[in-house]
Amino acid sequence: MTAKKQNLSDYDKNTIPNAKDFRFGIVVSEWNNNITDNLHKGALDTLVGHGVLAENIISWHVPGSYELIYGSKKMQDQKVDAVIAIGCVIQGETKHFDFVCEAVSLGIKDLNVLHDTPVIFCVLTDNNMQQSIDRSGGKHGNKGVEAAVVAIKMAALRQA
Ligand SMILES: Nc1c(NC[C@H](O)[C@H](O)[C@H](O)CO)[nH]c(=O)[nH]c1=O
Ligand SMILES: CC(=O)[C@@H](O)COP(=O)(O)O
Repeated sequence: MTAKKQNLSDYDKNTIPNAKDFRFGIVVSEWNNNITDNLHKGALDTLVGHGVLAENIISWHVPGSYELIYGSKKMQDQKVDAVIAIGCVIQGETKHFDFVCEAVSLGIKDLNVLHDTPVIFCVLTDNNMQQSIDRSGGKHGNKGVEAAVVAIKMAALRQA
């Protein structure tokens, strides 16, 4: 029997630090914006729900997930406590999917190594649009919610 899939929007709200004094940057890819807009909303609603002031959330859009790397690097100049990188990469006919996904995951990993601001990997890497729908507010929850929770926790850890 396969393990029950963890819903991306499920978490213990009692384990989340108060985030009212934190500033967050969110960089959102415009590719598959029917998906990334929902991820963005999930992240925004979760941050505000945990006390983050709307004026302390900076959102930028970039053309595609590959540009999340540069956008997240530049966002760090805004003196934020954490950055959330939001994208949706869907397999096409060619190997381009593989190169984009690897580049973005390694690029964001590099930002976490080279700089002192956590960058949260909120990038769907799916086989088809239905999988992305299911993970951006569908039956498997919203990865933007998960990413916002991670961002709050990592911002708190950064201050420890
Ligand atoms: N096919 C997808 C892309 N491709 C575009 C790249 O991210 C990048 O913008 C381009 O290669 C220019 O540098 N991006 C996504 O976010 N999602 C896709 O499915
Ligand atoms: C991830 C991509 O860049 C991909 O969706 C582009 O589609 P294709 O591989 O058919 O060119």
